[in-house]
Amino acid sequence: MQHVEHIGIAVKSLSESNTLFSKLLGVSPYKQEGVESEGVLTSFFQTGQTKIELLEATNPDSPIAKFIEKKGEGIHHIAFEVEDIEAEMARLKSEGFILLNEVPKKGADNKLVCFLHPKSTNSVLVELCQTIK
Ligand SMILES: CC[C@@H](C(=O)O)C(=O)SCCNC(=O)CCNC(=O)[C@H](O)C(C)(C)COP(=O)(O)OP(=O)(O)OC[C@H]1O[C@@H](n2cnc3c(N)ncnc32)[C@H](O)[C@@H]1OP(=O)(O)O
Ligand SMILES: [Co+2]
Repeated sequence: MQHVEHIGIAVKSLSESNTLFSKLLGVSPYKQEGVESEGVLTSFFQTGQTKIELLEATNPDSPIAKFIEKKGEGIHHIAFEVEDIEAEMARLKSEGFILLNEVPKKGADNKLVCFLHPKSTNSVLVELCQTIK
């Protein structure tokens, strides 16, 4: 695994949180993107090598809607950049981690992604992401 690529934060209102995080970080989001398959609308802030990904649910079945209902707004996942996502998925599976998708899927911001179940990672939802070249 390489660096922390982004930290995902579940928010109720993307527009309100965009304003808050723009003040906090001193930069504006560089992009906003919907990912229909995940039921989310995202915005991204660059902070050094790492990004902050704000996530608003776009439907009640979205993982973000369920998370906010149970735990409220806050840190939802940590994403690590990987060079070869399929090799990393195979390595982690062989180490006993539970993959939430067996095939890499298209994420936001030009990435292929895979999630690990929080019950296998000390209750932290982990995302692997590989830049699509
Ligand atoms: C924009 C695309 C992409 C990117 O490119 O960056 C994204 O980041 S998309 C982000 C949203 N997508 C996902 O989160 C996909 C992966 N998540 C899932 O598959 C599910 O959310 C889940 C983790 C399997 C949980 O789903 P489910 O079992 O249906 O929900 P429950 O509410 O019943 O939770 C079960 C259990 O898991 C705990 N949980 C849920 N979410 C998290 C979390 N983010 N961090 C830590 N723990 C989490 C939840 O509290 C339950 O625990 P117990 O109560 O102890 O059973
Ligand atoms: Co993410």
